[in-house]
Amino acid sequence: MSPEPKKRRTSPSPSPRPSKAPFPHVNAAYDEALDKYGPVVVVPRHGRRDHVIDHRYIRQALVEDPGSFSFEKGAAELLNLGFISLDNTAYIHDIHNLVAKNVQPRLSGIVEHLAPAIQTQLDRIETADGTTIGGSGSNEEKKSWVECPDLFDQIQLAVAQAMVVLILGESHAANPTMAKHFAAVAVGMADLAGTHESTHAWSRLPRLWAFWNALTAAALIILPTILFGIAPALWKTRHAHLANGLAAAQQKQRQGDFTPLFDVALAQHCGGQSSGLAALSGFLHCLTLCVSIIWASVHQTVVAAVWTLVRLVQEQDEYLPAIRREWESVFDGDGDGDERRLSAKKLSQLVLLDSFIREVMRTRGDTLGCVRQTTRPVQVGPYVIPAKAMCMMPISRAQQHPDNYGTTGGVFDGFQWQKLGRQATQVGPDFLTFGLGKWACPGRQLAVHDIKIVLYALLSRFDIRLSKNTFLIPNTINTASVAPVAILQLKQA
Ligand code: HEM
Repeated sequence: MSPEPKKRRTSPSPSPRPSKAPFPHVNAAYDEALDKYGPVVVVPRHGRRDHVIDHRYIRQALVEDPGSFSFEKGAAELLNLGFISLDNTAYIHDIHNLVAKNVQPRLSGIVEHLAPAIQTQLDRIETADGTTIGGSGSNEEKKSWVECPDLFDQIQLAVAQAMVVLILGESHAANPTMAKHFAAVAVGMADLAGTHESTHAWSRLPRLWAFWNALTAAALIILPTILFGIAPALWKTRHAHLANGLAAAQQKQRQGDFTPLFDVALAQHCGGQSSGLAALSGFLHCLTLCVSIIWASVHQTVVAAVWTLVRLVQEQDEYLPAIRREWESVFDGDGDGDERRLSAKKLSQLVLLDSFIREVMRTRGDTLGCVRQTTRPVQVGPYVIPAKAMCMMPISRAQQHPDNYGTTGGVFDGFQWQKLGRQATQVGPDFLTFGLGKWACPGRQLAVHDIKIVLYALLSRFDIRLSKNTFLIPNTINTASVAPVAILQLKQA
């Protein structure tokens, strides 16, 4: 085939560029390869041959031909479960239905239960000297700048706590170790998916590394946490969960209603039994569904929240005053007298913050995503991709290319989406952070609400600054799974 003409690009990532991270120019390298040899380039990665499909053919792969590009098989292969010969289709459909039918349609009830979990967790922040700032206790409040080395962990715990409420319900959220179990599973699953394949020292032996990485993530983190942490607590309370799920199934559900996802799943998969073999197999099925949802939800939301926080702190002179004014007008002006009571309706009105979140996700530099596996040989442009090939989309290219953004694709403009009326959850071939087509993330509305709650919880109570006003991107290939590293300093606002 004839190579496509080479196009000049503006900078693919937000400033500042990482100073020490490996592969700082990875997106430019993919651009160059796709411009020169596209519309498909084959890249040896993770012991596989990944087929990267140019942005001009993304609609074909994600929207127009889902029969040839399987999400289910791609996800199983990504998690190193491809060796299982079982058809994963039904299982993945169960996960999709559980989230798609019970999260977005019940968002207002969910946010009402979930927001206090995040706020409470972030009310008091642990600092480098072991003390806390925030909370109501005046003698431990800090009025001077203090370093907070593990704000990522504290945000992770807050989001994990929110997901405990969503998936298991408030009774389990009262046990603080459950959020830690959720966070551990989320990190383990991210490791299992090969997040560190480009930055681990010995990943140059990709097949051996993939095997060892999968073994250690599964055997040392995921399985023990599920078997000894999450499963026993759920087994003990299964009768109450099933009764709640069955009761909810019999009522006509309204927007404000909230039933934990585990309860809904038990009602669907246990055939009304809470003991016996059918109940046990239904219970195990629901447990694995919950683990998959933990994987899909916690880690990516935390990473996106940290990205947005770091960028907003870095650009605070330009953007934060307007965002704070928007908080005041939405939360104080609603007449309910309690600006800390967040609702889905109020969060949806935060259009400037929404725009900022979208712009951070558009420009943070995600290299590849939207994994699919071909089910048969497929023609893409002049090439034929063989059956069973792993396919990925070049996210950053699609989200910044002149074809989609003219000359301004590499320029960060935090409030442009508010002016254009495009929400952070609105997907398209030019914005793929949440995927596209039939399998676009069914939890994205909740994810964006979670991020808004985290930012409000932190920036309405604390002044935050970045040491040297800079941060490092430790993994330039996996910016959606690895958060930027920053030294954050806080003081009570
Ligand atoms: C910022 C946070 C999040 C990001 C960036 C994100 C991104 C994505 C992406 C890229 C996909 C694959 C789409 C595709 O390949 O076309 C996906 C799928 C999925 N996401 Fe999210 N997600 C986030 C949060 C969440 C949350 C909070 C939930 C659950 C409440 C969730 C549930 C799912 C599920 C179940 C799938 C599987 C696909 C399906 O069932 O249709 N995600 N997500």
